[in-house]
Amino acid sequence: MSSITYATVYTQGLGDDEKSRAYERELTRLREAGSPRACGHHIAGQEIDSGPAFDRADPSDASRVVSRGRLADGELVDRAVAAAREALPDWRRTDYHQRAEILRRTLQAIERRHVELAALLTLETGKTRADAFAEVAECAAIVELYCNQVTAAEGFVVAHRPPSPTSHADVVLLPYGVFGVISPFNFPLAISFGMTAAALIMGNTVVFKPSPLTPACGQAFAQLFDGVGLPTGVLNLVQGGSETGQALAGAAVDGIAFTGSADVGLDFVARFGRPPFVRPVLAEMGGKNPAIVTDAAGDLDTAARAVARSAFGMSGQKCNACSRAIVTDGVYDDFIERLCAITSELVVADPIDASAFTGPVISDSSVARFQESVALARQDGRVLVGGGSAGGPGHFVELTLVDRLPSAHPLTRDELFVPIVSVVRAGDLDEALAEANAIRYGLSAGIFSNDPRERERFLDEIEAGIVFLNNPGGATTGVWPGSQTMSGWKGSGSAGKGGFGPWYLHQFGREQSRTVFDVA
Ligand SMILES: NC(=O)c1ccc[n+]([C@@H]2O[C@H](COP(=O)([O-])OP(=O)(O)OC[C@H]3O[C@@H](n4cnc5c(N)ncnc54)[C@H](O)[C@@H]3O)[C@@H](O)[C@H]2O)c1
Ligand SMILES: N[C@@H](CCC=O)C(=O)O
Repeated sequence: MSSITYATVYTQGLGDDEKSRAYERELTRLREAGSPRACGHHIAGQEIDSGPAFDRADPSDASRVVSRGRLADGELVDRAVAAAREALPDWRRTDYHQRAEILRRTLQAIERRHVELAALLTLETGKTRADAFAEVAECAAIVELYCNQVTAAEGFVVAHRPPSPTSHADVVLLPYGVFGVISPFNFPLAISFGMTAAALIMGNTVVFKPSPLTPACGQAFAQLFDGVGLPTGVLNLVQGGSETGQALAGAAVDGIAFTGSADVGLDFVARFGRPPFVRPVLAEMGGKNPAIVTDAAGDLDTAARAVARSAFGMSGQKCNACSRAIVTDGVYDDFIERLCAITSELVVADPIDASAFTGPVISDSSVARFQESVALARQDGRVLVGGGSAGGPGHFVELTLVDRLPSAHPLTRDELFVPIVSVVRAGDLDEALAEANAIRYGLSAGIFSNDPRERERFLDEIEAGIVFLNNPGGATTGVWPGSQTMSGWKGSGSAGKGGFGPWYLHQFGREQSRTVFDVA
């Protein structure tokens, strides 16, 4: 399979012509299928097609309906949770080696279906082929990582000092029970895989709900577990939107793994903290990620290219996309000039076109948010590049740079999730760091500086869970399982420990201290 990662996706591209052609054929086949893909629920091993239908259009051509999901109501969600509950006793007692072996079998399905999966990702999200193949490769990397982690930790059993010569003491991590897993639209395979694989390998059972913007990707993800030996009811799928998500959070689940926007995630945290007892919510949320460029940056071209790659890859729809460039006085004008030039060269197009650097945004509501933000930027600041529609029958918008906004302007504080970067001038590193940290979020951040003291200060003072120094592939992006972790601080994460990290799996288990005294 492709060795592309998010660190190489914008530096090397896909670099495989044969794979590219196969992808184009598959995407064309999916687009010309004639009827939308039917995306129902999967509960206790059965396909269920009940509930009102909802349509998902191709973001590259909004007139083309590509998938049709079914909305699960509270009753269906309860059925899925009951199925997961019934499957729990056997699954939680299954030896961790066997759980890992079962999960590892999905690798064959990922390999076999990788071209189809990449095309499906483009079909529903509009991401480019390079981004799509990288996401499929990430799924495999996640399975390997979590299986290796649980094996290396010997199933999370830690021997402790016995209190007496005739006793034994262990501390073990045991599954909580049934986890609701709720995914966002932007990485519908990899993020779903990350949360689900972690829950399952730790012995929990799962009810998974994909985004209503990606019902077919959600279905394809669940199908990767077909035939791998996962017992019936261990993984269940319900389709739907926020109401289905609310029903899942309101059902008899023991925990929630959520990735999405901060308001939704924080609401889950509040809800699961209420009596009679606290239940875990692992919420990975949004970002407003800064890249600081200082007078000591050196190669400004590299810094400008890295900011553009990070900001505009997937049209700004990555949680850790750079959406603020904070630039110190001495290099401001020079940096802006280069960033404008590089941004103007990037091609926004239907991903069937191999020259597309990025595709459409996900929906018409994203286009509306883009237009409102541009209007505000024109009113309160300056639009340097872009600001308009990028044409075509889909949700194509121009890659946009704005500056001269007043201090603490909402466009420099709120997550927009569209391709708009605000550039902010700072007098020095003190000011740059204060500006970088003046947000509710703390997901990722980058700096371009060749001054070791500046770099040390950045590492010491920046409030973010993922940091990069001089990252050419994407100032604040490029997280890959095994190389970085997805830890969000402040409003970007509920746990302070992120996906792929050495302490992530622990969160899907609760500790039990076991002391056994021998009978004389
Ligand atoms: N930190 C991370 O690792 C990470 C990764 C990817 C995306 N994100 C964040 O996700 C967001 C983009 O994804 P999105 O637009 O799909 O997010 P979203 O919050 O709108 O939706 C995420 C999921 O929650 C469901 N949902 C939405 N509102 C709900 C409600 N009121 N009650 C219950 N469920 C609800 C959706 O149907 C979807 O399945 C951005 O904020 C982005 O930064 C974070
Ligand atoms: N893993 C991705 C970001 C995921 C968030 O949406 C990257 O770093 O490129």
